[in-house]
Amino acid sequence: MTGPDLDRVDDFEAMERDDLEAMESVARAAVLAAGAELRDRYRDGDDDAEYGAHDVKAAADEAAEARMLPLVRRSFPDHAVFAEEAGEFPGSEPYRWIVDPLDGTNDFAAGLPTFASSVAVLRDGEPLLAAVYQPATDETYVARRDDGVRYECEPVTAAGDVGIPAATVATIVGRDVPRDPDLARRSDAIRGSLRETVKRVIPSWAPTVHSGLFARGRIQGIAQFHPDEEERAVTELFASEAGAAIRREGPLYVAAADEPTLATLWEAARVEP
Ligand SMILES: O=P(O)(O)OC[C@H]1O[C@](O)(COP(=O)(O)O)[C@@H](O)[C@@H]1O
Ligand SMILES: [Mg+2]
Repeated sequence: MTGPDLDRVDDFEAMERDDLEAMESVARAAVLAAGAELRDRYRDGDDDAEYGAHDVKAAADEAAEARMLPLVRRSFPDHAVFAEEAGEFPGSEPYRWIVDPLDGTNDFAAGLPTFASSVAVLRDGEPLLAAVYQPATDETYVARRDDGVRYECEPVTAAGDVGIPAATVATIVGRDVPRDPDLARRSDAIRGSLRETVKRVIPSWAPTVHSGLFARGRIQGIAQFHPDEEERAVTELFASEAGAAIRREGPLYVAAADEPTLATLWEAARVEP
């Protein structure tokens, strides 16, 4: 079999497409495999979790990662991987996988169904592909750069015109934020200011779940402050591929369904304590 002729742009693009198809299949399979583990444990009432100074870790985190990580490593041994439990695996390609077996560990441990397995793939540091599976509700999202977001295999967008007084916004902060008094004050100020602006603010403990709701127009905004890497790639790819209006300044990132909504949310979120 002859390989693609890389001097020909068409061949090169076809090869990239094929790679992407393969990566999407593996990303989907990985989140579904982890999700099956989480669903079984959730239904069994698994509440085995340790609350440390820096994090909560459920037994489910490790068990779910053990189902998904080998799939990724075996399929793309040359790609770099960061897995929330196992850590860093270096690679020689421009691709980096971010594997979060259980986004929403606190929710899972509390018996709330708001949790997901997620995978993001970056190329040269930029989000390229993301897959999210919510086991409790059996819902799947996939986003690809320049190719939109699909929810249950159908394209979706962040469009929606409920208006600011009826809007719901999810706030996302990284795990350092509550543990750093200055960052905590600022994030409290952001939430407080948004609360005075829109109908409802959801402090997200499962950012990929709320990013999915935003990407299909069910909630109207996302305000992200100092996010963790695992969730940031998914949130930002979902928002841009869902056609959202976006603004960023330093550690603050706000996405809304349209420009007028964004202007109002941005004004509220850039508050200083
Ligand atoms: O208090 P903890 O355990 O660090 O959890 C807070 C973290 O939980 C999250 O909501 C989700 O993180 P997980 O993927 O670890 O569940 C993060 O956004 C947040 O930083
Ligand atoms: Mg997470």
